[in-house]
Amino acid sequence: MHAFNLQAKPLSLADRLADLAVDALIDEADLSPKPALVDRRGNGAHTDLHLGLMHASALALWPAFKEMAEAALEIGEVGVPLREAIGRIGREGEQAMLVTTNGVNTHRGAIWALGLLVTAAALQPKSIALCAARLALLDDRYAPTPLSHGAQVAQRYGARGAREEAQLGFPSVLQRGLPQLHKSRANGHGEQNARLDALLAIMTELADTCVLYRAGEPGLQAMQAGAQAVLDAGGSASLSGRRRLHELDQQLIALTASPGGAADLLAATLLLDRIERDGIFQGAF
Ligand SMILES: CC(C)(COP(=O)(O)OP(=O)(O)OC[C@H]1O[C@@H](n2cnc3c(N)ncnc32)[C@H](O[C@H]2O[C@H](COP(=O)(O)OP(=O)(O)OP(=O)(O)O)[C@@H](O)[C@H]2O)[C@@H]1O)[C@@H](O)C(=O)NCCC(=O)NCCS
Ligand SMILES: Nc1ncnc2[nH]cnc12
Repeated sequence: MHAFNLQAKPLSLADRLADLAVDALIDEADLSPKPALVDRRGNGAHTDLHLGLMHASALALWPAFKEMAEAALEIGEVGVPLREAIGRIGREGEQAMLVTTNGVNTHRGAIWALGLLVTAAALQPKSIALCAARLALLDDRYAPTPLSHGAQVAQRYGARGAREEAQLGFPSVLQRGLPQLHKSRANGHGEQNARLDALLAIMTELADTCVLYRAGEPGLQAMQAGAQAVLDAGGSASLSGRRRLHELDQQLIALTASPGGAADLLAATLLLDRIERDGIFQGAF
């Protein structure tokens, strides 16, 4: 007689980290009302993106995040071999994203930020951002050097972009997003408002190359000052903050200034928050 083992196989660390990264991307996409970004209300400043596409793109990235965590566990140390392994996996992830979205760039910056953080979490759970920065500082011989939007904006305005944010250890996440998330939660603002406030805190200082590319320095100035005005008015949980948030949404949509980089860094904030709250590394924090 055959006995069937119906017990589910326990999830590996790499499985769990990939789950958390995809959850963070889906939570970011669903969060509403985000200024000029895709959310449950609509497409914000975008003509080629919608919520279903953001969800499909997030799910398509699960294998890449899992492979990055596995590469970290297998290689076991920060160095060029790991940097080049995750570079290759990241580029394959980008291809999977483009196939799923029919060529639309939904999560390029998120693959970079969350990919580095997932890799670092598998390797050094007690110092994730620092480890991610060390990886980002290494050169990948195989990385193509296209004249990306980020590179064009760097030439024109000398702006820090996604690469530098990672190389500095994600200051927008550690010094803006996470502290604001904790503060708004502690003030009893409710989870969705706390996440919106975290996004706004990131927007107050970020040199978002998506905004700079689409709307130049006036767009970036409108994003940063508008986000600060919402927080100064009491944040998204207050009536006057909500009014300011609505104004910011309208203003950024009129400028087609979508803060896609800030959205990625909110997802990075939510990932680190989830890693901490899920106790995935039990006692590592
Ligand atoms: C190192 C890379 C991140 C490449 O960086 P680079 O700046 O050269 O390239 P970009 O193509 O411009 O992509 C950077 C994306 O990063 C997000 N971002 C922007 N500013 C910041 C910032 N200050 N800090 C952090 N992150 C930032 C942003 O991504 C989001 O926006 C995208 C949507 O933008 P949108 O303008 O709507 O769409 P486009 O189609 O591009 O333009 P339009 O025609 O519509 O106007 C969306 O992707 C969001 O995620 C920037 O787009 C890295 O990508 C790289 O080197 N990859 C190679 C593989 C690799 O090594 N991977 C490592 C694995 S861990
Ligand atoms: N919600 C969102 N809307 C537009 N671009 C994004 N890039 C990452 N998340 C995004």
